Amino acid sequence: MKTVGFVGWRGMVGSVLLQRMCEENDFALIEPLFFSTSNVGGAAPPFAKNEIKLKDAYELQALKQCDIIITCQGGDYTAEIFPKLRAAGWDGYWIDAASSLRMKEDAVIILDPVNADVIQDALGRGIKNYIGGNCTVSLMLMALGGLFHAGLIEWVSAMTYQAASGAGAQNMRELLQQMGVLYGAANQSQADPAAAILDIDRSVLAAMNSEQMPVAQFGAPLAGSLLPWIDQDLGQGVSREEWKGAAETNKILGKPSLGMVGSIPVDGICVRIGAMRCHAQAMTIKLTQDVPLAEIENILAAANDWVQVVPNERAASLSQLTPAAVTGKLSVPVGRLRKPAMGAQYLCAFTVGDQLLWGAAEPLRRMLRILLAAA
Ligand SMILES: NC(=O)C1=CN([C@@H]2O[C@H](COP(=O)(O)OP(=O)(O)OC[C@H]3O[C@@H](n4cnc5c(N)ncnc54)[C@H](OP(=O)(O)O)[C@@H]3O)[C@@H](O)[C@H]2O)C=CC1
Ligand SMILES: N[C@@H](CC(=O)OP(=O)(O)O)C(=O)O
Repeated sequence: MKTVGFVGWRGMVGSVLLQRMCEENDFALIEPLFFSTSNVGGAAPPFAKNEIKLKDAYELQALKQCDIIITCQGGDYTAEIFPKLRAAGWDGYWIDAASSLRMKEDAVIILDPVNADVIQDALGRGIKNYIGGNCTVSLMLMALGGLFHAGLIEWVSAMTYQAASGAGAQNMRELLQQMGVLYGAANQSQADPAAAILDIDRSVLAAMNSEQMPVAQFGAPLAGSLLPWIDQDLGQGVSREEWKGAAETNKILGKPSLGMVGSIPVDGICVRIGAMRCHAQAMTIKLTQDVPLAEIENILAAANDWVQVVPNERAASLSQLTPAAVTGKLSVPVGRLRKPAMGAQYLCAFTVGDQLLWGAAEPLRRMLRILLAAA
């Protein structure tokens, strides 16, 4: 039985990973070792078998016992430990949720319903580093995989609506606190049905821009507002989240880097909105040819077991294509499909997905299964 080390299992992504592994009975197939950066010697979670104490996530000797390491601890941890572990001669498989290693030549971005061929090819070449993709990119590819594989996409403009969870657990808490402050400001007048809505709005706006509003995590009010910048400023007006669109999509699909022949441009504006854990994207796609809408729907629906084509109707869109409907589910609905005014070679689409499932944890546990099946 393979020894599998878990680092970062207590965090938000790690907790979803363990929950999914439990649901799929993955622990029956492995000998787990649980690591910690803060509570060495403490009790491991109930899935532990022979080793029931937490090991030191910074101790190379302990990590070297593992055939496979899965980390959701974050990029700083990866940057510190991964090179040391490899330099110390560890030859195991490294599965990681953080972005640090994604674009390295000896790493593959994993999303097996979309790029099983790329993963199998890498395994055959002896590649040992398998990294989960950016949540927005992974969810876009889960939704549009069929069109990419059919060679029907010339370019994609993806305008995103990203949930607070993508920024971390503390940000989810802060969003709720911000909502509470706004509700508090509106509450007194709300109780009075005769209160003028503009007075209520004025109170809410004053609270939003006051010192009462907690903004330590986001740096600005998100509740009742939005944030049109995610991640670092790469210069030339591009955010790092936007840069990942093309960089990661092409790598996941096994295509050349953006700008080279055969690559696919993916670009747009990435925006944080006040959803909890579902990212959504409104996409305009230039097709390589005019394909009838019914055929496009069939191609999308047949691509994998999780994509769900939602009829482009008001009732279906409002009941099936929202964070409220999709949170906690593995399904990735795609809808609002229509040919826009730009012409028959273009396509509009809207997709929603739980960014902690396919956007983070699920590709990692499925990679573990792929490694176990190959062993
Ligand atoms: N958030 C997201 O949506 C996505 C995140 N990722 C990547 O995954 C990595 C981890 O992200 P995320 O799970 O959000 O990080 P978290 O901050 O939730 O967890 C990271 C680590 O922080 C430590 N920690 C400290 N205090 C607490 C606490 N109160 N509760 C739980 N853990 C605590 C834990 O380490 P210890 O047990 O050792 O103390 C934990 O493993 C990052 O690299 C991120 O880029 C990738 C895709 C999406
Ligand atoms: N940056 C994403 C979360 C994510 O997946 O990030 P990364 O690409 O660093 O794993 C967000 O904020 O919504």
